[in-house]
Amino acid sequence: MRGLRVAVPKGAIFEDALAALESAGMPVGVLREDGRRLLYRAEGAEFIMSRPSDVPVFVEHGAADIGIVGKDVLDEQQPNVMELRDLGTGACQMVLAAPRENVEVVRSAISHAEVVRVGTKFPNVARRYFEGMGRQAEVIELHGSVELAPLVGLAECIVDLTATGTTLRENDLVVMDEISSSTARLIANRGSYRLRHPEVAALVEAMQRNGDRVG
Ligand SMILES: Nc1ncnc2c1ncn2[C@@H]1O[C@H](COP(=O)(O)OP(=O)(O)OP(=O)(O)O)[C@@H](O)[C@H]1O
Ligand SMILES: O=P(O)(O)OC[C@H]1O[C@H](OP(=O)(O)OP(=O)(O)O)[C@H](O)[C@@H]1O
Repeated sequence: MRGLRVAVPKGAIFEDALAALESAGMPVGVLREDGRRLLYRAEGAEFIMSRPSDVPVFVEHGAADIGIVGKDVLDEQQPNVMELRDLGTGACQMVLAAPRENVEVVRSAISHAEVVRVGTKFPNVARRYFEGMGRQAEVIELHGSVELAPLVGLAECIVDLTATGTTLRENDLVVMDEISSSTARLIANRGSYRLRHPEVAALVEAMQRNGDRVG
């Protein structure tokens, strides 16, 4: 039987994901090599390098047994996977934000139940947030640089992630509301969790024992 196949997110949480896997004794060294390989086979494990938002897709379909992904992505996609562990890393907040000079206009539009345009990479989260307030939004889906939307008249506000606050600040946007918090999570395919339980459980236990990080 092949080793567990792990979906590793490229990008912001890549290094923390490697540290968590390494803390559980997984041979992730090969992933630190430069290059364009996307599938690595190591002793007792396989790794796929995935776009962060595709990690739940690989895991839900069983193309990967486990994966690491931000809670924000799980909130958006609500995939049918097991969430095994909060790794505590990759902390960020999902917020409603708007240009400093438009905050009151946007607030007033929302309170008067006017339809506001919201730019976001998280259309389901944004829709649920507005519905939760009994309000409607026209959700405009983007795939990056979401902060641009209200600066160029594509939307009045955004629903996006913030961590240090630098991107909001440098684009003169301010937080109007905090929607949720996110950290990286270890997820598993439901079938793999059952059929390969000893391996998956040992991995989770090792992460727990070693505090998700090496050193
Ligand atoms: N500035 C940040 N600081 C800390 N964690 C972040 C930050 N931005 C995003 N994250 C976390 O890291 C995850 C991956 O973010 P990243 O920016 O690497 O993905 P992405 O390139 O937007 O992904 P995709 O292209 O698949 O949508 C996010 O889902 C979130 O959980
Ligand atoms: O508060 P900060 O520390 O500035 O981080 C927040 C930024 O990080 C993420 O963007 P990312 O780097 O993924 O770029 P993107 O615009 O392509 O999504 C997020 O979408 C914000 O734009």
